[in-house]
Amino acid sequence: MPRFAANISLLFAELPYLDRFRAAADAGFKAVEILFPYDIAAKETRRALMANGLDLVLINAPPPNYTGGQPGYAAVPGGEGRFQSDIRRVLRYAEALKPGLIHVMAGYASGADAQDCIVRNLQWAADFAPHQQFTLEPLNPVSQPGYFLNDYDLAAACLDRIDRPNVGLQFDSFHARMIHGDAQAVWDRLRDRIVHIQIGSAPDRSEPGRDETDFPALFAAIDDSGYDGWVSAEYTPSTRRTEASLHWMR
Ligand SMILES: O=C(O)C(=O)[C@H](O)CO
Ligand SMILES: [Mg+2]
Repeated sequence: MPRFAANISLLFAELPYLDRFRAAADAGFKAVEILFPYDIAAKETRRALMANGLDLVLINAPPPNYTGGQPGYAAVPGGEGRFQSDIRRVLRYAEALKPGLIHVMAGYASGADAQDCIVRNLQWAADFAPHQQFTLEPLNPVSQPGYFLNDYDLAAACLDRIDRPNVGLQFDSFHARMIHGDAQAVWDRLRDRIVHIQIGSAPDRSEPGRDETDFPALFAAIDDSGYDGWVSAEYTPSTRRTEASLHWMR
């Protein structure tokens, strides 16, 4: 079985933020990811990670997309200054929290200018922080209408042009199924570029096992491929308590 991590921005959300770390550890997770850790001092998050023996897999670069504003600026022409200050900010958090990965969000944009922009911006970030691994993730257009990276093949084309070893693809079975209909086919096609995996069922982004994706087969393919990163549960449990949604892990 792959190594599973809990995205505690969505899992254990029935608990206050600092209590989710213990709940994840008690449920058997050895690592967590946090979408936007910026509302709380990094030292508080660090203490909670250490107290519960948890690795931090991933954080997103700011700005938080739950405010209704731009979900990132990487592909937004004219937003380069803001992009660079957001990257500097996430790197300050990364210094304290040591996440394995930073997910950089593209923002609302379209067209050739936006693609040129995301290529330049990610090359800048990759060269500015050569020891940090960054990811790009396509988000499906139902959940994020207008988001630039809305297709896995578009993301692969951008990664070809960015051409940096520390920028890779974040595969999410929920978005892959929403966008392309078959999450396993996306995994099979793009496996060589994938540096991080997230899982959930479409269309309601609930726990694995509630759509037609054959998760045991996907987990077997992940194991067979030699992927040695984390597989993060990033879903909204269909159950009142997160623990009751974790049958897919066992
Ligand atoms: O929406 C997703 O799937 C993500 O992983 C993003 O990081 C959301 O911010
Ligand atoms: Mg995701």
